[in-house]
Formats: sequence, C-alpha cells, structure tokens
Amino acid sequence: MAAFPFEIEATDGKARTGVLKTPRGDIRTPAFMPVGTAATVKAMTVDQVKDTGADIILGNTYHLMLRPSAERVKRLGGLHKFMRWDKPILTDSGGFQVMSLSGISKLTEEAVTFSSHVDGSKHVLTPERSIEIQADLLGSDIVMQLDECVAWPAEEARARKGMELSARWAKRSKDAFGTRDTQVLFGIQQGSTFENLRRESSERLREIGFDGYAIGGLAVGEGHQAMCEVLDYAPGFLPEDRPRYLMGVGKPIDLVEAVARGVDMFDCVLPTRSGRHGQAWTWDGPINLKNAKYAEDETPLDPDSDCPASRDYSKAYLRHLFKAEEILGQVLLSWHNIAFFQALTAAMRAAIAEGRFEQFRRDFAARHLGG
Ligand SMILES: CN(C)CCSCc1cc(N)cc2c(=O)[nH]c(N)nc12
Repeated sequence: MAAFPFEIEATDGKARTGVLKTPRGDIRTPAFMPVGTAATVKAMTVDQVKDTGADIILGNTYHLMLRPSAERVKRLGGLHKFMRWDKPILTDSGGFQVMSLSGISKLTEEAVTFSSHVDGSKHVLTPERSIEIQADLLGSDIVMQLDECVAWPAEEARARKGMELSARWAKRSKDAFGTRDTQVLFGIQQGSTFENLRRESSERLREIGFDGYAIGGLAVGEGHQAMCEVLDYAPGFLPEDRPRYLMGVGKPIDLVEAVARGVDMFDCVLPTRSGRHGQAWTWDGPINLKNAKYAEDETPLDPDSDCPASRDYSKAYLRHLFKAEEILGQVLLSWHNIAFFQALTAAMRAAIAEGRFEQFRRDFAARHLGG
C-alpha cells in the first residue's frame, strides 16, 4: 500500500486529474510546484505563495547542504518549521545542481564529490547521504533518488551509462530510504532521447518500486519539439496509478503539452526567475514590462485574477518599479507569475474533469502563442 494515496478523479485522453494525499495536505494534479531553492520561493512570503493556490513547493538538497547546512536546518526544527511552510515539500536530490552549479565535481559509482559554489568547501553526495539529508535532516515529504542527468545531446552509449548508473543509485536510494509512513520516495527515469533506454529505465524502476516516478533528463536544452517527442512515449512506460513528475519544466505551453501526454507534476524556476527580470506570463503570452509601450498603460496584468499582484496594479506602475529597480517590482511580478501558473494548472484540472481538455489545449495555444 503506497504511503500517499493517489486518486485519479478523471481522465481525458492521456491527461489525468486527481489528488495526491499527503499527511501535510492534498496536492491537486496537474500540479505546478513553485521552486523554493534556498528555503524561500524567491521574493515571496510563504503567505503569498499559499495565496496563489500552490499545494506544494520545492526545496533543494544541494543549496541547503551548503548553506546553512542540513544539520543546522535539522537543529532548527526541519525545513517546514525553518521557512514556515506547513504544506508538502518535495526536495530534489542534489546531483543535477552539482553538475550545473558547483565548481570542480567528480562522479564515480560511489558518489558525486564537488566543491561548493558558495565557499569552495569540499562535499560528497552519495545516494545514502542524499536520502539522509532530504528525509532525516530537512524532513521533506517527497524525496527524490540521487540520479545522473546526462547532458543533451548525448550519444546512446553515454546516455545508457547514465541511465544504468541512475538505476543502480535508485536501488541504493530505496534501500537507504527504507519504509516510512509519512514520507515517500520517487524514482527518476533517465535515458535522454532514446526510447529503448527510457523503456529500460522504467522497467528497472518498477522492479525496485517507488511511490511516484519522475521523468528526468529533459528540459536540458533539447527544445519543446524534441521534449514532446520523448513525452509521446516516456510517461506511458511508468505505472499509470502513480504520480508522474516532469522535472524542471517549464513554459506554459510545455505544461499543457506534457499534461496532454500524461504528466501530473511540474517544477520550474521560470515564473520566479523571469518575474525578477520584468517578464510577466499571461493568457496572451509573455510580455516584457520594461517595454515603453506600458509607460502609461493603466490596465492590470489580469483584472479577472484573484491575485492582488495581477488585479490591483497597473502595468505603468509595474514598469516604473522595474525602471527604478525597486524591489517591489520583483515581488509583485514573481507573485503574479506564480499565480498565473497556478491558474493554468487549475484550468487544466477543470478541463480534464469536464472532458474538454482537447478544446482547452487548442484554445490555449491559439491565444497564448497567437501573437
Ligand atoms: C529547482 N528545480 C530546477 C530543481 C528541481 S528539478 C531539477 C532537474 C531539472 C531537470 N531538467 C532534470 C533533472 C534530472 O534529470 N534529475 C534531477 N534530479 N533534477 C532535474
């Protein structure tokens, strides 16, 4: 019996909508998880994040083990208490961030060893240590196995090596995690853009058995088209009665097209990172608020939104804040963008429940990409 029941309430084609029930609260799927890398969703308070409708946020093993250290977070009561977020948290296992953020790093069968991008200190991350950090020290609700995300493009032989290492680390992660009744462990499918490798990765993960399955190795530069081609088959290799989490994705159109192919959960830094740089995501596509055409535009980003950042502030004021490099601009636009991503997943959940997802998918693309 899985520790977290996953109840699929409706399907429409390959799209599903449901609820992942956890001790800290229900996660409505399709779900977008705001990224809270260093124990904060950047530029937002936890109350603002909650206000957007987010049911779960992401934390990061890599960042928190370096600063303030996982042991200190533990001494301070764990990640939920430390950052005052009492709903579910999913933590990534750290390997991906090591390869993309740290200085010198070495990857062997045993571990990833690397130097901190913060102070150059040396660190070792094994599947066992990553589980200890996530499950015992940070206290996250959804724990990710340690994996190797192979860079794109990859030769098949290289992709196979990474997939096989990740599968061996999946077993070590599961053995280290053991059985727990208030936390769950997700395996991560690898295999780059090779169907046979993705199938084999999935078979190995299913043999080991996980409470949920992530699709890794995408959103690494392959582009929307190539990602969708992998998603035409990759989700279907995973158990249909467990959540499927597409890591690091993505733009609004990526979420819609991935939901159409059977994905349930997403995380991406895009809404917060682009918000800090003046890009607002809307039903009509992204807009750059620094553009002079908004200088005296008194309309809000979305008058129909229940998010104050979307409903109550004029584009002219938001543009002013960015031109003046006022911190409030970054706060309001991060808040608006996260609220938009939550409104998008809520609209998809409703469309699937009402059997009209294909129409939603067509209408969204026409309006959002229409230009
Ligand atoms: C804040 N987020 C960007 C971090 C969580 S998602 C990071 C992340 C992104 C992508 N694209 C691929 C992978 C992957 O293959 N494996 C792991 N462990 N993490 C991944």
